[in-house]
Order: sequence, then C-alpha cells, then structure tokens
Amino acid sequence: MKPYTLIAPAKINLYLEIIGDRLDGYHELVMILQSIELADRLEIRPNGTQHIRLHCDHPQVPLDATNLAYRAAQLMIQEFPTAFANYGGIDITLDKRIPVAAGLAGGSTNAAAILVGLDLMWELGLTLPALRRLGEKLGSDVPFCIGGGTAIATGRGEKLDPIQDLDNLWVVLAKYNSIAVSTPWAYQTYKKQFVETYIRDHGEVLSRSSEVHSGPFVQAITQKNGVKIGELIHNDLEKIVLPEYPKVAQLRDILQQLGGLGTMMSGSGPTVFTLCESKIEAETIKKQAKEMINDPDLEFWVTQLSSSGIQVE
Ligand SMILES: C[C@](O)(CO)[C@H](O)COP(=O)(O)OP(=O)(O)OC[C@H]1O[C@@H](n2ccc(N)nc2=O)[C@H](O)[C@@H]1O
Ligand SMILES: Nc1ncnc2c1ncn2[C@@H]1O[C@H](COP(=O)(O)OP(=O)(O)OP(=O)(O)O)[C@@H](O)[C@H]1O
Repeated sequence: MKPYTLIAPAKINLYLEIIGDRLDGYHELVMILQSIELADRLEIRPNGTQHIRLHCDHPQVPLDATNLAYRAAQLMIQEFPTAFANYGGIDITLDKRIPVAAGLAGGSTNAAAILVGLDLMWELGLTLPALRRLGEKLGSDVPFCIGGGTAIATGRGEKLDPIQDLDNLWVVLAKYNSIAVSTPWAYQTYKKQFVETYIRDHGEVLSRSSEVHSGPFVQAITQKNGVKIGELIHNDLEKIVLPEYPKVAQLRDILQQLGGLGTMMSGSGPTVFTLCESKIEAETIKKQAKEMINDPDLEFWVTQLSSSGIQVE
C-alpha cells in the first residue's frame, strides 16, 4: 500500500464577529475564513502494527493523543473499524511549518489532512459533506480546513457557505515566537467581559444579527475589491488579546502604519497579518517592519491567499 503526502494549508480570519452565546459553551459566530499558501506537510503510511505512531521534531507539537492529527486518526479507526482491521495502523510524519498556537488553525488543518488521507488510503469514498461532519467532531475550524478557499462560516464555525475565492492577494504574517495564545482562554475571557455583562445589563442572553459589516464584506469579496476588504476586516477577539499582549498590539500598530490594504490579528492570535496587493508590497512591508522592530523573537512570512484546502501531493 502506497504512502500519501498531504499538504495542509493554514487559514487566516478576514472577519470574526461574535454574535451570540450558546448553551453548549461555544459562541455563535459569523466569520470569513481564508486559506493561505503557508502549509504543513503530512506523510501517512501503513506501519503493519495496530497502532498510530506520530513523528514530528517541532518542540511545541505534542506526539500523544492530545495531537489533533492523532485524534483524527483515532476518530477514523472508531468510525471505520473494518477498514482499520484490513489496513492496520499508520505512521504519521508531520513537517510543521505553520507556527503553533498562532491563530492559524495549525492543529485543525493537520486533523483535516488525516481525514482526507485515510479516506483515500482506506478507499472509503467519503464525500466532502461526510468528511466535514467527521471534522466537526474534532474542532470548529476542521470542516473549513478540509475544503479551504474562501468561505463564510457560521454556527460555531462549522457551517460553511462558499463564496468567490479570493486568491489574488498577498499577505505578510508576523508572530513573536515566545507568545502563544490559548483559544479557550480568548473565548472564555470574551464571555466574561462581554457576554456575561450583556446578560446582567439586558436580562437576556446575547443574541444579535451580524451587527458590524459582514454583508458589505461579502460584497467586497464578490467584487474582488481589495481596498474595501482591507477597510472592512474585523476581529472581535482583538478586544481580548491585544490589551493582554501589548507587544502584539504594538506590532499591529506598526504594520498598519507601513501600509498595505489592511492589518489585523488572525483568529485568537497572536499572529498579525497585513493584506497586500502584490508580493513586492508584502516583501517591502516585511523588510521595513523587521528593521523597525529588530527583535530576533519576531518571525515573518510572506505568502499568498489560496483557493485550496487539503491537497494530495
Ligand atoms: C478562533 C478560531 O480559530 C477562528 O477561526 C476558531 O473560532 C476556533 O476554532 P478551534 O480552535 O477549532 O476551536 P475548538 O477546538 O472547536 O474550540 C476551542 C475552544 O474555543 C472556544 N470556542 C470555539 C469556537 C466557538 N465558536 N466558540 C467558542 O467559545 C471554546 O471554549 C472551545 O473550548
Ligand atoms: N497537530 C498539531 N499542531 C500544532 N499544535 C497542536 C497539534 N495538535 C495539538 N496541538 C496543541 O494545540 C495547541 C494549539 O495549537 P494550534 O497550532 O492548533 O493553534 P491555533 O492555530 O491557534 O488554532 P486555531 O486557530 O484553530 O484556534 C498547541 O499549543 C499544541 O499543544
């Protein structure tokens, strides 16, 4: 049986609005999710044992059952015991290029790659909706990561509506190596600061329609209007993460001053991105920011928006 190599792209959030509280402890969201070309590579091969073995030399990546790629393989074994009995265990080798705990869905895209890879290796013939339903069990960002591209995500992030792909723009990403943000912490703090206060003040749970500008945002994407997109990017979690991490707030300010179409934190952070019209513009902003901040802890990437989800090499 042949091994498979999977390309698992990261995502950025172009838009993240928290519109409500949910009984299951999650938040109701309206998001625009966007794949980027920065990607991890995962190789899966049958190992002739009854076990999942994960190999990765990145110091921040766990190798046990807390790894989302490992959990995705466990889920496939549980859902398809006959295929597992026929094909046996797998070795997963993860080449981690997406920064960890960065707001770029690194773990989620790895999980998505394992679902897609085992579907192929075990010849299951699962449809995209079926793969996405499996992905939901692993995390809110996983369903998006399977198909990637540009999508409107609602619910807790798992309900997806595709929109026109926005693959003509470039992006500069910047992240302090020593700063990692926990997604549960960001949402729990949001809940304490905004949702619970709302309940206290209004006597009812927070539930609003998308108040900011997701409608105009979708229109700007359809028109491929980079300037408008840059003006309308929005992330409610910035209200939580930026005050807690002043270095990230300062990085965001500096990148914003340097130009591009728009600058924002991705997801629960702490990665900050600037959207650009061209690669040259992105490289220039990266160079200037590097000179201005001059901190070896700060890492930059220049990459392009992508219309791809998980790809088989
Ligand atoms: C920040 C984003 O990455 C933006 O795309 C996502 O909203 C989070 O996606 P994710 O990491 O796949 O999230 P999950 O693994 O499903 O949940 C992690 C934690 O985030 C919180 N969470 C997540 C999604 C959501 N709609 N509401 C939440 O409150 C919950 O506390 C949950 O325990
Ligand atoms: N395959 C994986 N790759 C990276 N981290 C993983 C993986 N599996 C589990 N983890 C753990 O999950 C934590 C969050 O890592 P991840 O890179 O997925 O965060 P993130 O990009 O902020 O996620 P999201 O954007 O979906 O909220 C890490 O601190 C790490 O311990």
